[in-house]
Amino acid sequence: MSHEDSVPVLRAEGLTKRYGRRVALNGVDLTIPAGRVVGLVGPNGAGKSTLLNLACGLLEPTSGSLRVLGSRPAESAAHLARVGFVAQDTPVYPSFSVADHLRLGARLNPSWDQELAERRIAQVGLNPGQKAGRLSGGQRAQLAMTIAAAKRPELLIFDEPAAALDPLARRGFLENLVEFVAELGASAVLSSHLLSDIERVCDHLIVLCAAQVQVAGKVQDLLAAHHRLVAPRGELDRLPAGVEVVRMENNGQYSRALVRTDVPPPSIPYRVEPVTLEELVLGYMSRAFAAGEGTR
Ligand SMILES: Nc1ncnc2c1ncn2[C@@H]1O[C@H](COP(=O)(O)OP(=O)(O)OP(=O)(O)O)[C@@H](O)[C@H]1O
Repeated sequence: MSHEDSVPVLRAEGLTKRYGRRVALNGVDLTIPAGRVVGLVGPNGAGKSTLLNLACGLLEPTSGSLRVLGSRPAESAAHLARVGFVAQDTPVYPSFSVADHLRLGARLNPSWDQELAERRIAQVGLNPGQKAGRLSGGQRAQLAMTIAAAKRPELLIFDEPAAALDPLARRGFLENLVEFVAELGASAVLSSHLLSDIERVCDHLIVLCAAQVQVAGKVQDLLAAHHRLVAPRGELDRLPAGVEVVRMENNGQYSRALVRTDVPPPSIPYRVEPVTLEELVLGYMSRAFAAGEGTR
């Protein structure tokens, strides 16, 4: 069975989460197929942590449904063991040593892989005797990732895993992450503000903004379906059916549009250029902000 036919790692239908009067997620419909490394991007306050915390069972939805690996999140101890989570601040026990963390992991997780944990601790140069409270932010992130992965989960969830790391450490961390996911045969979802990181390691993208998913899909398919059109000002005001304008900018004598066409746009008599992932993400974010302004 291919990953495409397997149970989705996450399926949300009409998923809504409110904190009092604040709506963090508003009727989100989303399916994440198995076998992907998924980048979850969006501005501050978009609802990313809320979505990831719901997926781990740390929060309950206000309404709608959410299935993770086919079950309700954290439905049972067995289900918890299938999901590894690294929270935003990569929490560790400061007075426990690195080795204590591994011992604790082994006690708490039936499928714990001590060989993998020790190999990785050595690989990233962590001293097993070091107290976790004395580790740098980057070392803490590596320890938290090791613990999550040594559970041998089917799904790894990371909330801004590399935020505290310098660019070199971040690169190493993300490379490790991808190797790990491949070694475990797992799926991964990671949120990040750093599009270059997402671009480097993710093959699936979700743009969350204004409490809703703006666009989601395989990175390769999204890049193939989006184009930049450039034409004399006003010429892009009426485009053929099937061409969806995500964002339009009028600049002097020219108009530029970020468009989505699920078929190639051969009949468009304008300059058609490929787009970068950054342009695509910013295009959808700007559209969501403009829509929010319009309803205010
Ligand atoms: N415990 C809480 N109580 C009240 N409001 C909350 C709580 N947690 C989050 N929110 C609000 O819900 C919205 C979504 O927050 P969330 O932390 O999910 O966003 P995010 O995309 O992860 O943001 P960031 O990129 O800044 O981490 C925000 O408006 C936030 O203020």
